[in-house]
Amino acid sequence: MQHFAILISNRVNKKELINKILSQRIYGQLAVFNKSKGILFSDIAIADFIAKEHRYHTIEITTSEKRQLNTFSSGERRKAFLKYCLAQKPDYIIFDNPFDHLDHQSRIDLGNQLLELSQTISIIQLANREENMLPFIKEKWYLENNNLLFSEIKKTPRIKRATLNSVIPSSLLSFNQDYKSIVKFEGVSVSYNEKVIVKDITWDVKKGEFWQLIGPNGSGKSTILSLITGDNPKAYGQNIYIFDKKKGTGESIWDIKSRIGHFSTNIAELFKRNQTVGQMILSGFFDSIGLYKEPSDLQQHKAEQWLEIIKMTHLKDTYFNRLTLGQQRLVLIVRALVKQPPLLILDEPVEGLDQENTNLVTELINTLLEKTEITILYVSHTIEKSLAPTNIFELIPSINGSSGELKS
Ligand SMILES: Nc1ncnc2c1ncn2[C@@H]1O[C@H](COP(=O)(O)OP(=O)(O)OP(=O)(O)O)[C@@H](O)[C@H]1O
Repeated sequence: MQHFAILISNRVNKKELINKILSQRIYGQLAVFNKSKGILFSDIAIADFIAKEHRYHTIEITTSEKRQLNTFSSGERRKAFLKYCLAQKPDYIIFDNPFDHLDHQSRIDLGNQLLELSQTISIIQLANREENMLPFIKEKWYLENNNLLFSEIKKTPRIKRATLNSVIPSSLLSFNQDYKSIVKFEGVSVSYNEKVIVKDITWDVKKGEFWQLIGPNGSGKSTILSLITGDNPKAYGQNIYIFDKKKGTGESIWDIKSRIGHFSTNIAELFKRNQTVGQMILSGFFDSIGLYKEPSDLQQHKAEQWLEIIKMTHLKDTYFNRLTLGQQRLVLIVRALVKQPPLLILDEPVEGLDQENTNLVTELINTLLEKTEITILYVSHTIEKSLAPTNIFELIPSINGSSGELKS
C-alpha cells in the first residue's frame, strides 16, 4: 500500500488538485493513482452532500437516526461521512484535513482507525498544518503553490511570522458599549426530539472578555451559539439576555445581528452567488452573506483597509468562489470583523488554515483585544499557543444533556 501525506499551503488551489487526482489526470509522484478509484473525505465533499439533501429533500447518508446531515454536529457529520466513504470500497481515500472539527478523543480514535485502514486502502492525506500529518505515513511532501511541484519535507518548511500589514482601522459604527452583560444565560435548556442537548446552562459574558467555549463533539457548542445569534427559535421563552435585552421582548433578529460579527465554517456553504472578495467583506456591514445593498464610500474604504491587513488587496475584484478554501475562510473572518461589533463569535476560525494564515488570524484577534473593547467568543477543540482566553466555558455531556462549567 502506498500512502502520501502532503503539507499544503493555503495558496494552493486544493479543489483543482483534488479534481486532478480523482479524474486520474495527476502527474508527478501521485500519478501512481491514475488507474485507481478514489474518494474524497473533506469539508467540501460533506458540504456537497448537505446541498444535495437540501435540494432534493433526501437523506443521502443513512445513520441510525434518519435525519439530514446538516442537523448533525460537525464532528458527527465527519464520523458518518467516513463510514459512507468506506462503504464505497475505494482503492484510495483523499483525506483533506481529516482531524478538523474533531475533539481530542475522536482525533486519537481517527488516527488509530486510519492506521488500521492503511493496511487495506491507500491514503493521500492533505494537511494544512505539519503537526497534523499522520505519523505512520513515510512519504511526506510539501506543496507551496499551484505548480504542483511537490518537494520532499526534510525539515519543517519555514513559516513567515505574522505581522499585520497596517494598523486596525477605526470603527465606522458606534455601539452603546454600556452593557451590564454581553450574553447572559440563566438555566437555559434545549432539546431536539425529546433528547436533551444542553441542560440548565448559566453563563455570564461581560464586556471585553475573551471566552473559549469547549466541549466534545455533539455537546452543544453550536446550539449555544445559535441561541445567541438568533438563528434558533428554541431561544424564545428562555432566560437569555443578549446586550441586556431578554430574548423575545421585542428586539428584531436584525437588531441583534447588527451588533454581532459571526464567523463559522458553515457560512461559506450558505453563499451561492458569484460575488467578489470586496463585496463579500462589505456584506459584513449589512449582516448578509453577499452584498445586496449599495455600500457607502466610507464602507468601501474600510473594506480596502481590511484587505490590506490580510494581504489580499490584489484579490479585491476576484470572485469569492475562485479563492482557495483557506483564503475564503480569511475573507469570512474579516467579513465578521469589518463593522467592529461589540461581540465577535468565531466558531473554529483556524480550521483549514495553514500555519501562516493561522498566525495572521491569531495576531488579528490579539490586536483587537488589545486595541478595542470587543468581546470574543471563540469555539475550538484546541487553542493556539499564541492566544490566551481570559475565561473558558466547558460543556460536559451526560445522558441528561450537557451541563456547563467555568474552567479555570
Ligand atoms: N435540528 C436538529 N435535530 C436533531 N438533533 C440536532 C439538531 N441540531 C443539532 N442536533 C444535535 O444536537 C447535538 C449538539 O449539536 P451541536 O452542533 O450543538 O454540537 P457541537 O458541540 O457544536 O459539536 P461539534 O464539536 O461536533 O461541532 C448533536 O448531537 C446534534 O446531532
